[in-house]
Formats: sequence, C-alpha cells, structure tokens
Amino acid sequence: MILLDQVGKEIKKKHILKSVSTQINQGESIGIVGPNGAGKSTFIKLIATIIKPDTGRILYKGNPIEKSVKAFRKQVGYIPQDIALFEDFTVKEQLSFWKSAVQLSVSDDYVQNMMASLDLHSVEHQKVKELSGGWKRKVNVCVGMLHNPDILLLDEPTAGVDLAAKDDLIQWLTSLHHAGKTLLIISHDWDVINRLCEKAMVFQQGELIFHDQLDRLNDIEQNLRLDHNHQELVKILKQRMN
Ligand SMILES: Nc1ncnc2c1ncn2[C@@H]1O[C@H](COP(=O)(O)OP(=O)(O)OP(=O)(O)O)[C@@H](O)[C@H]1O
Repeated sequence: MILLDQVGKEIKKKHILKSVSTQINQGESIGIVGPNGAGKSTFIKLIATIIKPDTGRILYKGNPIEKSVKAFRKQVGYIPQDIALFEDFTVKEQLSFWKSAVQLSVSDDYVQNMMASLDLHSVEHQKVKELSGGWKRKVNVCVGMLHNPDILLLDEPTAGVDLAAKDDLIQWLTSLHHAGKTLLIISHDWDVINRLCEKAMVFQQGELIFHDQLDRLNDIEQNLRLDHNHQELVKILKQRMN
C-alpha cells in the first residue's frame, strides 16, 4: 500500500537515510527499532510528509504522495516524539480546538471513545501544563488521532508514561490494529514492540537492515537491546534479509 523506492534523505550534507526501499501493507503493525540516530524518526517523518525525500519516491496505492499530499494526510495520523500541545488549554479545550482545526467530520462518539480508552475524562478540565509527562503524552496521541486516520505513525508513544498508562495505550492501539488500521511504531521498549507488532524494521546508520516478521528477530533481541556489537548484528540481519 505504501511503497518506498530508493528513498534517501540528506541533512546538512549528512546521509540520514540511504536508499531505503520497502513496502508497508494495509493493516500491518510494524515496530521500528534501532540505535539512537539510526534514522527511524526521519523515516516516519518522510511517510508523514513532514519532510521530503531528496532521492527516490514514496507511493501510496500506486500514486506518488507529493501529488496528493492533502488527501494523503487525511489518511495519516502522525504522533511526534516531542509533545506539541497548548499548555494553557484544558484537555477538553485542547481537543475541541484541534477538532475544529482539522475541519473533518469527526463524530463525538469517536472522540468520547478515544478519551474513555485513555482515561482522559478524569483530567479533561485540567490545564495541560498541570499534567504529568505521561498524561501529556496520552493527550498528544489523542490529538494526532482526532481525524480517525487509517495509518498511524507513532514516534515513542509510551516514552515517559507509567505502567497503567502504557497498558491503556497498548490496549487501545491493539483495538485499532484489530479494526484494520496500519501501525508504524518507533519504540525503544521491547515490551511495546512485542505486544503490538507482528513485523519489525531495524535501522542502523540510515540503512534499513531488516524488515520481516518479528519472531525472526526475537532470538537476537538481547543483542539489539544491549545495542552492542553492531557490526556482527548488521551482518546477521542483512543475511536474514536475503
Ligand atoms: N533537522 C536536523 N538537522 C540536523 N541533523 C538532523 C536533523 N534531523 C535529524 N538529524 C540527524 O539525523 C540522524 C537521524 O536522526 P533520527 O531522529 O531520524 O534518528 P532516530 O533513529 O529516530 O534516533 P532516536 O532513537 O535518538 O530518536 C541523527 O544523527 C540526527 O542528529
């Protein structure tokens, strides 16, 4: 459904992504892993059309996404790693503001359901600046999902949240995945990846070195987790890709 064909990105003369070619099918749930600075966020920003590739093409259902950016963005929910909320708004005001800003017919039922799944009713009258980091992250996820997109691009959705909030998020994302949504999730938390994803992509120094079923990765999970011996790891993963 989304095809990347030799996509490259250079920032300040540095190759951030090097000729990435891959395909993401509808309804898949893919965990994106790799060491800091490997290019994971850049990869999903390109799909979210936040930034443009310098080389290669990104196609959605066979058409280049830059030809119909507006229509494509309606399908995509991008939840950035950094929290971008109005601190002086209450949670309710925040959601109302963004709901009118996206100018799409979002049903009240959908919003209420999303708030209930993330337990946000309990803080709806609190100002964002009064919330802990975990609550802010849940509101951030809600804002990115207000237009009920089919493709969810989540950059560290559970960073800084406590175990209960993490469970809420995982359960809710699981229900969305079961409803047929496509999920791409960057996370350094293997519990999140294992509970949510069927497939994994591994990035290393701007290269996509593995994209396959998650269970083909689990036996070397410990190596990835410890993030050492990269050369050996890269060799193993590249062999598995062939
Ligand atoms: N706007 C920018 N200006 C300069 N360098 C950038 C910019 N955006 C990304 N980079 C660099 O590109 C590389 C890849 O960044 P990216 O955020 O995609 O990595 P990542 O795998 O998501 O890392 P992390 O796990 O730490 O979030 C890093 O070295 C980063 O410093």
